[in-house]
Order: sequence, then structure tokens, then C-alpha cells
Amino acid sequence: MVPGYREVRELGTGGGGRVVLATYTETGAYVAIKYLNATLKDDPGFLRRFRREARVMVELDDPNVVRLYEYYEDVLDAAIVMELVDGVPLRRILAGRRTTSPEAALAVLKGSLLGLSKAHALGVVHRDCKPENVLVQADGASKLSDFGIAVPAGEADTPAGTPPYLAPERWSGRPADPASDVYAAACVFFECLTGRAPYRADRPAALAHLHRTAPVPVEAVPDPVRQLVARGLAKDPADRPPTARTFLAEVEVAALAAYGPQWEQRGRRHLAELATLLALTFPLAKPAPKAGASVARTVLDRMGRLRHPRRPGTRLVASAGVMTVAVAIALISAGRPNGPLASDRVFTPAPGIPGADRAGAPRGTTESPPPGPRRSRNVAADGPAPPEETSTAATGSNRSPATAENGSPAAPARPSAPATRPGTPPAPTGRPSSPPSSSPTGTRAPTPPEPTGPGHTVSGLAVAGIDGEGATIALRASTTAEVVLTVRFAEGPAPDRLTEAPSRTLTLSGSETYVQVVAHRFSAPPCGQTLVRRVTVSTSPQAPDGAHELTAEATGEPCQSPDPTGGTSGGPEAGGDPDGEPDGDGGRDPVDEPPHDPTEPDGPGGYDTL
Ligand SMILES: Nc1ncnc2c1ncn2[C@@H]1O[C@H](COP(=O)(O)OP(=O)(O)OP(=O)(O)O)[C@@H](O)[C@H]1O
Repeated sequence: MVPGYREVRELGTGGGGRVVLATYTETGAYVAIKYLNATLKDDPGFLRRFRREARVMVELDDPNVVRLYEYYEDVLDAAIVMELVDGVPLRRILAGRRTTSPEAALAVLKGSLLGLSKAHALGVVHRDCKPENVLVQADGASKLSDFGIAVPAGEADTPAGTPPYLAPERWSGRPADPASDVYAAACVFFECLTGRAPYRADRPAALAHLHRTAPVPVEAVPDPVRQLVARGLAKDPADRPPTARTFLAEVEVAALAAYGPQWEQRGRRHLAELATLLALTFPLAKPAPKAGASVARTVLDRMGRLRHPRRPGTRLVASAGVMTVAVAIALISAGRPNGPLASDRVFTPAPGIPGADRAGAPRGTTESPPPGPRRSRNVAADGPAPPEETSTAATGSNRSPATAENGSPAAPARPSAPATRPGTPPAPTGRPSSPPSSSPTGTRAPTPPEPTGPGHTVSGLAVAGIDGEGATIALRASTTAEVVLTVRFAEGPAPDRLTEAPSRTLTLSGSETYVQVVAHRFSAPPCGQTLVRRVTVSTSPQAPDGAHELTAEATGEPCQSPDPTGGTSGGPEAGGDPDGEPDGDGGRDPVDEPPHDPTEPDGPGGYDTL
């Protein structure tokens, strides 16, 4: 069990292990914890993949993607602590060949494409978009989960994916790229509309043949969305929208034209109805020992204070010299090739179920790190992988390591020994005596006080992410003495036209590793426009490579054009009514059965993730 959490019950078991509902003991907040199967944990390849999943998730701070709160690893367990989605997998909604209204199918597609866009912008492909991995909440919002087999786009990889959703080129062994995610998302869209995956066969070879050669079964879907299906399921990736973002633009246009400006509202409402029908299966529907306390504000309260979760046991740590590896430690080490990656300390990003305060915040923006070697972008993407992985295994493998502001490469900072050696007593586990301060200080940062203690250095510093409500900063110091962190936020219409906000100063102490979520409300980009956001961080004592900076772009939702149907909602051939009633595919014939098609009661059963 991950220290600091209490298991409530099992939610399900996937190919990689089990997922449990748990509470964070300090606040009572609910989380989902995915444990890597014990056998797989002993397999370096699987463990590497699991760590990669965590690293991808930590970067994907997006409301359409299940959020990572913490990655935990010790001698016994490897676990991902993540946002609990109180809802149902889309698979369960579609069970028994049930369908959704076209607007609901479009809403699912839009949610998946938004999540995938974020991944694509970071150079990552999901590779396993399918109804099992789309979780639908009671409000009709959906979230993409399970980045277990995600890889950097274009990386030569072993075949992976789930056959009914596998693009033709993937069957030929071509590397996964964003267009193959587009194909999978289009398959899920098709399944929402028809209750079936586009191609079905009982033998992989037959299924591969259908994906490669069978005509796209567009006649099975309502007219207004046929073109979308044809585009998304195009055999040749060159005929498909190249990324989720480009497909999304086409989806918005087609949906608006066919179903009017309220299409998404109606779609979400219908999804909400369908999910609510299954409310008894929601994770929180079953009796739980304690009501989930809201963590919305606690995180900010506690921001900057280090939580020392209970350690997994000194005996384990001391006797085996086992190191508890943490994502953020990898993050802050990522900028330096020989940086310290292992620690005996449990690390908890943004304590108090971090990120939860921001989970419900509206975003609807994309963030894409700009090119250029001088700026540290997403650190996990920039830096080399942890020692177990090659740098090409890191997300965005073609990116250069983080470099200092002055342009010189980050200096190696490998310590001569781990922080705690076998036999030495564990680090203090109490709370730091005083919380950090966080105050606006004018346009320039004040001169920070000198840190105490000899040999006190900051060995790692990185801006791990930016979103509309602030930045996540990872920091590692050589001792638990005070570190002053100065954060500057700036935004504007272009990189050379940024306006700086008053800087923020936080004093941190009591730990050697921190991940700070520093709140700052950036302006929301107007529809169709892009705003540039920049976060610059520096510390005292200074990090070896000085200040770090991350720049991101946020793009507003596409602007709505006047309703081409003259203001009526719902096109004449939509097969959906203005109230969004479940009308499925409007009584259309099911998809033509391809040869070798077995009868499948509940979706494309019989195929697991490869
Ligand atoms: N964050 C979450 N919140 C709520 N339920 C979740 C969460 N993550 C996973 N689950 C549920 O836990 C179960 C197992 O999920 P997991 O992702 O491990 O497997 P899967 O996607 O069903 O299968 P596979 O990983 O083999 O493709 C599923 O029922 C899933 O809906």
C-alpha cells in the first residue's frame, strides 16, 4: 500500500495490475491507485513502462485526462496515485451494443481529442484509445485514462494497442504517430454511433485485413458525421487529420453545421443520462468508510509545506538500501545527464492530493512548449530518462536536455552517495516547523536571505508545467535548510510582448525535494486566439544552471460561427432531436458484417491490449 493512503476497495483489474479506490488519510480525499502487478514489477521492461506512464501523466495536466497525483515505488510496490473519476468506463455505457446520440458521440470524441491533443503537443502518442479507457462522469464529461503503453511519437516500438482500434499502418509495423491515435478515436466515435467497432473479426489476421482493405462503413452512421468517420478512418494516414487537434477542428465545424451551437450541451446531457443510469456502479456509489473531504483549498493552504508521508519502513529502506523513486525527483534530475535520480525519500508532488484544487477548473486550452534549446520546457520531456531508460524512452525523445538560461549545458550533479545509506537513520519525518510564505512583492523579486548552513546548495530546479492557474515547480536541495524560490509570471500576445506580473517569493524548508504548485491566474485566451505564458524561476542558493524558464501557449476555443442552419438546433438528418433524447443511430441498419465476424454481445470482446 502506498504510505499515507488507505485502501477502500478494488475498482478493477487491467492488464498491468489492479486499480483500487483509496483515501488520502490526511484529508479523506478519494483517489484511484493503480498498482503494477507484482510479477510485472520484477520485469524491468514493464517497470520502465509503468514509470513512463507516470511521467506522461504528470505532464498531461489537462481536464480531459486523468491526473496523476503521485508516483510511488518501493521494494514491494510500484503505484500510480491518480485522480479518481467517479463515473463509468464508456465500455460499460456501450455494453450490449447500446449506442449514444450523435451529439453524445461527438462529445466523447471531442473529449478524447482534447486529451490526445495535449499528448500530441508533448510528442506523445497514447496508442490505446478505446472505450475502456474513456471514463464518463455523471456530468457527461469524459476523461482519457491509461497511458500505460504511450510512447514518443514515431518511436520504433513493439506492436501495441487493442486490435479493433488499431490503425492499418500499425498492423504493418509502422511506428505509432498522432494519426494512429486519430484513427483509434474515430473507431470509438463509430462505436458510440453504432454500438460496434467498425471492423470485427475473430482472428487477428482477418481483422488486420479489414482494417487495411475494407471500405470505411460510413453508411452505418448518420449522414452529417459520415465525412468525419471517413476522414478519421482513412486507410492511408496521409488522408487522415494528422493530429488530434486538426481532427478536432473538423469535428467542431461538422458538429456545428449539423447539430447547431447547442450540440455539445445536448451531447454532454445525453452522456450524463447514460452514465447516471449506471450510477450504482460508480466508484463512490458503494459505502465508503469516510466521506470524501474536499481538498480543493487544502492544497493551496499547504502549498509549499513539505509533507513527509509515512515511510514504507525504515527496515526496508535501511536494509536493502532501497530507494523510493519519485517522478518529481526524476523531473528535477532530468535536466542533468548525471543528476541524482534516486532518493530514499518518498516524494509527494503538491501534497494534499496535489492538483486536486485545479481539477475542476475550466481550461480548454492547449499548451505547447516552444522550440529552442535555451529554455527548459517540460522537464520530463526535455531531460534524459531515468537511469533505467535510455533518453529515447523519455517522452519527446528528440528534445534536447534542459539547458541553463545562459545557454550552457546543465552541469552534472551526481552526488557521491545516496542521501541515506544503509544503516543510517531515516531522514526526519516531521513537518517543517514553519510553512513557507508566498507573497506578491512588486515587479522584482526581493533579495532573498542567505541560506543557512555550509554546503547547502540547490542541485535541481525546473518548471514542470504551466496551466491557466499557475505553474508547477520542482526543486531539489542538498540539505533541508531554507531555500528561497522566486517565481515570475508573464503573459502576452507574443513572446516578445509579455507583461510581467508581480513576482512571488516562497521560502521552503524541511525537505530536500519539493514540488510547488504556485498559483497565478493567467488570462483566458479569447476564442480563436493564442496567448503566450511564461514562468521564470530562480532560487537562493542559486541552482547550478541558474534560473529556469518555461513558456507555453494557450489557445482559446474555436470561435463559434453563426448557425448555418438558421438557428435551429439539430440538422434534418441528424437522427437526434433537439432535446438530445437517446436516439442512437436513428434505426439505421447495423454496420455491414464483414467476413469472419463473430457475434459479439458486448463490444469487441476477445481482444486485449497487445
Ligand atoms: N482514475 C480512475 N478512476 C476510476 N476508475 C478507474 C480509474 N483508473 C482506472 N479505473 C478503473 O479501474 C479498472 C482497471 O483499469 P485499468 O486502466 O488498469 O485497466 P483497463 O483499461 O480496463 O485494462 P487494460 O489496462 O488492460 O487495457 C477499470 O475498470 C477502470 O475503469
